[in-house]
Amino acid sequence: MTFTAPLQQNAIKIMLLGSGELGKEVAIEAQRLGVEVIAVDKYENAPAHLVANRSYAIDMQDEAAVLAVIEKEQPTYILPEVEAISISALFEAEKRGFHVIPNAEAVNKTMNRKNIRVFAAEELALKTSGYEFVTTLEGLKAAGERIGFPCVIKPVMSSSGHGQSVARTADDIERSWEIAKEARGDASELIVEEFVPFDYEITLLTIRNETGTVFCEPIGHVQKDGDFILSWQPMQMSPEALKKAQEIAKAVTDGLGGRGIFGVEFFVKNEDVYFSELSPRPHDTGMVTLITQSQSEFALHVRAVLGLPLDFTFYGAGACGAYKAKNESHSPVLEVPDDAFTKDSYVRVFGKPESHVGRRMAVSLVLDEVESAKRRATEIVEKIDDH
Ligand SMILES: Nc1ncnc2c1ncn2[C@@H]1O[C@H](COP(=O)(O)OP(=O)(O)OP(=O)(O)O)[C@@H](O)[C@H]1O
Ligand SMILES: NCC(=O)N[C@@H]1O[C@H](COP(=O)([O-])[O-])[C@@H](O)[C@H]1O
Ligand SMILES: [Mg+2]
Repeated sequence: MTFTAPLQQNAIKIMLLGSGELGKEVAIEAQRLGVEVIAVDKYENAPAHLVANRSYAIDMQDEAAVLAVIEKEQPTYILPEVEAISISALFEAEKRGFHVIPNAEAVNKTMNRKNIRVFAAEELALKTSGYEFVTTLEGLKAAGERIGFPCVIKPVMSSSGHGQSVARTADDIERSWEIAKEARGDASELIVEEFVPFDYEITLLTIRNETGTVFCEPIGHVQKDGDFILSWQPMQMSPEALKKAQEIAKAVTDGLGGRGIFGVEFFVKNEDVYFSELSPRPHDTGMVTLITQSQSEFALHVRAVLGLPLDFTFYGAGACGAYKAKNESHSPVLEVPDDAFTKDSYVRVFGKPESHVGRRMAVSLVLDEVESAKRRATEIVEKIDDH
């Protein structure tokens, strides 16, 4: 392909809508190919802003504000990086001839749990947990009884576990309602899911463009309160279960279409593979690929977007631990022990300008056999502190 230089009149431009830690790595990979990067988020000095050619802080739920920045910058590709973006702005941008990654309808389907669940379970007939959608407390109580306990309750639009809870008995329902209400903003609908007592869960990174579809090694992970704390690669799974997951990931991503990487999430119980949800962009659990692959999930996303070949090498097993802030600060300081930096381990600091309790601020990365990589990644995170 033909490459250009940033800031020139003919530059290839990527606009990130969302500029967190995942966008930061995408921006770095785009810069490595001479692609100009415009990073947008709702606050200033977001991680990807720090490595972009230009940055904007706007209300990304505001259609007019999003369209204004798109028209001003005329990006070659628009890459959604978070769920909370005006979807009507993406549809309108596409109508005006801009290239949304993977495409506006795929973003629409995946940003809302109702759309993707109905698409996967009812249109594609994939195996998922049982589910219902509700809009009232009474509806939630009734759905809880029908689905059975425990059940998982989530706002239809949320990520990283925000607003999510498990109701163990009918007595928990009101608490779950309150938790969801706190986090859900304007989205007034909830999904009630059957609790799947899975043996393990995975993210299957699936990358597609005109050159074909490729899969990364499956990523195992542990989540706490709906947010990942540890991920590793490869997750040991039976060839049958892996094949099923790949087939489902192919069916869903083909159904969505477009170029880019998808983080397809599954629960595995015995040989049963349940489709859970997917991100039409790099996945937080996929940060482990920063150390395990010659081309990380971020590099592969950029390659897919540009229409380049998707080949890469898997270096070997590794793990990634999430460091979450323990304090609130307007100029956060992370204390990372020097011994985290070795020949096969290191830490990536996102540079978020503010911390609050539970906010992901950095990750540890270790290249080692799975069990020791998991242990070491956890130990590093446990030794980090902030103030
Ligand atoms: N039906 C379920 N049964 C069992 N566990 C579940 C169920 N739904 C969610 N979980 C647990 O909660 C985690 C987060 O759920 P989910 O992926 O739906 O939330 P999310 O907010 O979209 O997270 P993210 O944006 O980080 O992917 C899952 O990875 C899993 O560990
Ligand atoms: N599970 C989705 C996910 O991990 N998204 C990542 O977190 C950022 C928001 O972080 P913040 O809430 O700390 O601003 C997003 O911008 C994205 O990089
Ligand atoms: Mg998830």
